[in-house]
Amino acid sequence: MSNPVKLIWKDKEALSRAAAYYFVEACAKSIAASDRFTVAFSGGSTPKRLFEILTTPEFSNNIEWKKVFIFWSDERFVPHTSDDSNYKMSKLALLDHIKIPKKNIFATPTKGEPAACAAEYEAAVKTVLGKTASFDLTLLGMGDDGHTASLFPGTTILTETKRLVKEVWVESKQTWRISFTYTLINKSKEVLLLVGDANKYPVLKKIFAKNAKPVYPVQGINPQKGRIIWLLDEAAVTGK
Ligand SMILES: O=C1O[C@H](COP(=O)(O)O)[C@@H](O)[C@H](O)[C@H]1O
Repeated sequence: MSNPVKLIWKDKEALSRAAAYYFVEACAKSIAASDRFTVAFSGGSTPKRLFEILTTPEFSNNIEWKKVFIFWSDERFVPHTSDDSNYKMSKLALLDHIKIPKKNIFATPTKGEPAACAAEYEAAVKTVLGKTASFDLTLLGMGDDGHTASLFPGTTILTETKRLVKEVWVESKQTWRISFTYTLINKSKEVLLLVGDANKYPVLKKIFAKNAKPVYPVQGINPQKGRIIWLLDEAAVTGK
């Protein structure tokens, strides 16, 4: 990882507010430059609070939602109505509360075969983003095993170089997932990694150590032309 920016916040609430300010800024910058904002959401517990904060007038009134185009950097292979669905979490926390055209929301398909759904989602990414396939902003989290998106340790997707989106069998969870690959994530103009909670400390300690060895999937996030910003809370960096 090349010189990432690391910002440490008191707790998850402060981290989430910082992410919301960052979201508004990135959105305004992209709309000024290209008249739209393409963003990939992540799942997990950390972004939920960010999504809730984005619905408040303080933030929502400063976002031109009709110019925002939303994808998901990973999804569990479950129906969109399942409590495990990253789409459902985002819908309940954010999408149901904002005025965004339905055509701007690109939920990951999860009906049928995982491989066909991944190919369909990759085609949607290419259609909306064009040749560059470069998101304006990619939001990511990190699991306590060092996974990010659904790039889990020991999975075949880690060595995928041609595809932008791929299905992946996650043995540790006994489930299929659909995930952006490194190739797609690392084309992003900005990557925001939101990591809160003490259970992330053992992995963070290792990856930010001097001469850290590349062991965890999250260490492969390295946007070629973009910037990576870690938003961390004190619990994640101290373990307390
Ligand atoms: O399974 C997942 O977990 C990671 C990390 O989530 P968190 O709850 O520890 O913040 C998340 O980034 C990913 O999108 C999700 O599918």
